[in-house]
Amino acid sequence: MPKVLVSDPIDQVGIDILSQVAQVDVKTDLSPDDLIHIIPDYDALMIRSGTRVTQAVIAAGNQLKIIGRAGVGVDNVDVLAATRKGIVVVNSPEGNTIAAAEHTLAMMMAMSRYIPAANQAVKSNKWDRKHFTGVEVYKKTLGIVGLGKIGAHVATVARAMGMKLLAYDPFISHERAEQLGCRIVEMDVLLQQADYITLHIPKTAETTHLINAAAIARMKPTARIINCARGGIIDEAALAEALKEGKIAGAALDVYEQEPLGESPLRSLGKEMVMTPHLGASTEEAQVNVAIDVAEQIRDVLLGLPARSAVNIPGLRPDLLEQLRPYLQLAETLGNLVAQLAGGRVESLTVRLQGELATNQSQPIVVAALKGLLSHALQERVNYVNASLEAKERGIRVIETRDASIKDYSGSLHLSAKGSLGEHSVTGALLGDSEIRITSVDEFPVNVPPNRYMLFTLHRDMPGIIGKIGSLLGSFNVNIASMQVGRKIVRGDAVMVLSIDDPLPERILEEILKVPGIRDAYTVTL
Ligand SMILES: NC(=O)C1=CN([C@@H]2O[C@H](COP(=O)(O)OP(=O)(O)OC[C@H]3O[C@@H](n4cnc5c(N)ncnc54)[C@H](O)[C@@H]3O)[C@@H](O)[C@H]2O)C=CC1
Ligand SMILES: O=C(O)CCC(=O)C(=O)O
Repeated sequence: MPKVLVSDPIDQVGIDILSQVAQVDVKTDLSPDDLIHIIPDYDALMIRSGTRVTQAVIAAGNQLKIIGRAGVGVDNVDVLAATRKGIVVVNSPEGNTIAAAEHTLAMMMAMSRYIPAANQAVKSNKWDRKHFTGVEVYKKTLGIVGLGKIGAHVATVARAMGMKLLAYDPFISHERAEQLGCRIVEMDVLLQQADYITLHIPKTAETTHLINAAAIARMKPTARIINCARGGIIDEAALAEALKEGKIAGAALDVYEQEPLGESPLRSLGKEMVMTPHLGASTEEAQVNVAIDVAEQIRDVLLGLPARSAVNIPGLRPDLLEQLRPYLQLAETLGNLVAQLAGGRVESLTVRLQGELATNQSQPIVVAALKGLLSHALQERVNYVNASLEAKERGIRVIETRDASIKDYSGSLHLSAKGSLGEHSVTGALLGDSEIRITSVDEFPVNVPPNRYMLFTLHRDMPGIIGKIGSLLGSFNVNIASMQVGRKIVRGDAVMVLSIDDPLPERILEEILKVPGIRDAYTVTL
């Protein structure tokens, strides 16, 4: 019988499901060393946010087939290490949406009426009414950063409470925002106009310290901020300082840069600071939802069936998956690339299967392209199962075409996306069985393998321009791994594709665009 380790508190309903097919050991409060020591015995691991599944845990888990996260965020799992080792990682993308949204709304109200401090005062035998005069949320402006599942539910309820709604989410269509009664604005406008700001975004390199001293300085002195998403999106030191100096009126936090929260200047703040210990998902209902959702997937995978909400592999039939795997990887890479060329707010994606590929089942390839397209915005939350739904909810129109008459390579894939930076297209093919090649960019022929860091330019084909770009990158200490130019006619328009060894400094684009002959330039991270 397979063995499942449950290393965080999980609702009994999940344990019951797992017990149908496995021996289940519940061992919470394991130290990292204890976990590494016992993990070699287990086929599956079920966790919440308390257990850190590091590379070392994964390396030790020689029998591990699946890691189930009873919740949304998988930032406590080294997904890359698991993927490399062929371990499926599953989560519950929707099981705690309502719980987290309701916690956010509860935090907003508690902060507005000083409920935690007033409660504490009454319990300490004080009857102080003057000190706790609060503010109403009615007719106030709520700025929602991240209009995904939780942000959308917060919007729906806040609208019913008479709040005006602004949203910042570069990956959501204006149409979807309108349906929710939100006006999409730039982050700076949201910071300046909102009375309340609530964060519902993943923690990524881009969102880390999104709310820092500079952002806080843009906010109204009466503004209040809520973070029930992830610790580290707010710079806690800057927030504590701002609250102490009265630069903003309040904050409510459920998540922290370090959990459990250690020594922190936030602890000594007064009634304006409301804190909970990562309770967003802690409702009876959500815990039942996520336990069922994840336990069922672990059971299925242990029985050799696909998982419905895998974070790191497609939920397809294994034989089909094996056959399509290189093309899925191609589609995902091209989707990710074209999304970055087209800019954040993609309105439409056209997927064209060409040559021999046109005879294949197209749906998984389209899904893989969408997964790549959305991966920049949604990170590991987008998977092969939810990619189409996520695209639909974002108002992205998907057009699927085939052209068997195009005979380049042994089949190729052409993606074209329309976004905030206009319409852009890429083509790719497989060299041999699985080596990916980008074979055109904006219809200019090239032949380059994808690279983690890339730079694309559209320019006028003229003497000296390549040298100028090379020298410019050199002056920024940027090392070029390879460079290729694609053109249709001599001295006409052309594209340059550079593979770079390190991330490009942000201001380099401005400098590149100043080079005579350069029309456009894009940095891409794959
Ligand atoms: N406190 C708690 O216990 C819980 C916290 N969470 C956290 O809440 C957050 C939101 O979860 P969901 O709504 O389920 O996720 P979601 O994936 O449905 O929505 C996230 C949204 O953020 C947007 N986004 C991504 N990068 C952005 C950026 N740089 N700027 C603005 N918007 C950006 C995406 O387009 C997407 O619409 C996650 O961080 C999740 O881990 C979720 C459940 C419970
Ligand atoms: O398991 C928990 O209580 C945390 C939930 C959470 O943060 C998430 O689902 O992302």
